[in-house]
Amino acid sequence: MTQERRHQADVIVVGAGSAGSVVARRLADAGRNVLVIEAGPHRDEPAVDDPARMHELWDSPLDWAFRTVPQDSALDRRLHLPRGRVVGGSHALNAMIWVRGNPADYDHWASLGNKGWSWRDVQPVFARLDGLGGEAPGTLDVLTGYEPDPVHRSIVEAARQTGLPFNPNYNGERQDGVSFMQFTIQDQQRLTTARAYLNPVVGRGVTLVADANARRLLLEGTKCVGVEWDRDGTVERGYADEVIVCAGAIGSPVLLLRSGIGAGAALGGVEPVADLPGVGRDLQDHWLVPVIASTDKQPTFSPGLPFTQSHLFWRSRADLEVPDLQPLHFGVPLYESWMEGPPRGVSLMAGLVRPASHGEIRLADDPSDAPLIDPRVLSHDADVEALAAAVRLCQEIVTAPELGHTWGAKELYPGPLAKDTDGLHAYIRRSVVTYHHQSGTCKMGLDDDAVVDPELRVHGVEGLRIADASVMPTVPTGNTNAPAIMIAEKVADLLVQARPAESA
Ligand SMILES: Cc1cc2nc3c(=O)[nH]c(=O)nc-3n(C[C@H](O)[C@H](O)[C@H](O)COP(=O)(O)OP(=O)(O)OC[C@H]3O[C@@H](n4cnc5c(N)ncnc54)[C@H](O)[C@@H]3O)c2cc1C
Repeated sequence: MTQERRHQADVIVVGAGSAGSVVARRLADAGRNVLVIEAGPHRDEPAVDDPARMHELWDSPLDWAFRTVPQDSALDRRLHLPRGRVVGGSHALNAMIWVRGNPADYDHWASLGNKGWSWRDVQPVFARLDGLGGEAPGTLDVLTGYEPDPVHRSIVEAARQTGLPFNPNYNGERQDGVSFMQFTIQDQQRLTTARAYLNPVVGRGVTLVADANARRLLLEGTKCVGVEWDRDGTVERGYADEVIVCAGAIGSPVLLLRSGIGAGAALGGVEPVADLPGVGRDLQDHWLVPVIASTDKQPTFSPGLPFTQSHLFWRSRADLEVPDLQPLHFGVPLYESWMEGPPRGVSLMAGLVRPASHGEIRLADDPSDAPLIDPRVLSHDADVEALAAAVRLCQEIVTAPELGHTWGAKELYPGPLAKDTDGLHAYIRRSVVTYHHQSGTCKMGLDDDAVVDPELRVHGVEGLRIADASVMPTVPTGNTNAPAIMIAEKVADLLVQARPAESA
């Protein structure tokens, strides 16, 4: 038998991940009474804190561990899409790399009618939150200027030997070139927005309800009045003037669809409330293909740093205006399940960050089952071509003199599998994996597929906004954590401007 408990707040935030933690903090600072609903637990986890233990968290209880539907263009493989299910969200199990994106990304968003989202508009928001290049520190400490481990110094030197320029700051004027990464790490520990923003206000303006899985939004006609969730087998409800959904690029569209907001046909029998065909459509992601070399020396790693410390931005074709490739480099071999090799080595993950292939998320026949996630990876031949250029570039780097002389690097994969173009394309389809940057499933805009307007209000539904990676109209050129956090800062600004602090 279910009992019902009711909660009341000014604002309910669904999801205490990268974005939700920021929204909750900013609203609490403005004097609002905020209720945060998070499906995962709120507890200390040594594997979360330690930047070198990220891979242990995948397929753990802190991972939603989504799987795609079989991917036609990738040998029918079902790809693992890890997502954080814990206070901290995906920031609690990500690689902590801090990338603002390319100014052209945001100017493109603005050109689609999204007033207030050009680079000129968002650059000060980034500066406020990360403090990079400014005089005041940001709310999030971003680690720069650390001593990279020797294997990463060699990878960067090898990249330079292939002709790539060294870029000391890819978050500065230009992204292009090979760089040491900037990280959200503080005192050798992962720094999530939950830690930096949310934890200090829990119990002081914010009520955090953890282990609470939001089942649906509560709607009266087309007005959102609250949220219903499960906790320990009990159904609870919260009511508020406004609900901000920050459940991420998979969780947010799924919650809307389960609440009857979406295209009628996608609702799997759920009573329709608002006909918004874009919910779950336009799923975008970035993609990686491994280039692995064995080494004859064991790389050593400093405590408090991850195994990846360097990456590069480059172009698959000289005529591109913006980089479309972002390989990232690990000082360990990351073998796929069908590969074998020695335990010592390096992986250069050839990365595509401006994909042409887009997919979608739908409800299963039973809407409470895991959603059907179809990114349609490599469905566009242009993505295979671009990844082929990225693999060739990474092969040049692992065979450059520095890695050979200093580490005895010998290419293992793709190695002979990519001796010609057909072989390389087959290798890409066999080994492509996510770069973890799902976005675009509740996109911001004014067209028929847009789900939220430029103030992140859901079209046609009152009292409901979305603020997370799902609203990105196009996936940025680079990792998506910083952009998701910037989006959260922007929505908080909008909400606070609309109703200034009661205490002011
Ligand atoms: C393995 C991995 C590595 C990555 N590496 C990097 C990196 O190094 N740098 C980078 O910039 N980006 C990286 N990313 C991407 C980045 O972490 C995400 O883009 C970012 O965290 C998205 O933030 P978000 O707020 O949209 O979603 P999330 O941070 O995922 O937050 C969503 C929250 O909502 C909760 N939730 C979902 N559904 C419900 C529900 N029904 N009820 C209650 N709560 C719910 C989730 O549990 C979660 O806590 C990585 C991601 C992963 C998974």
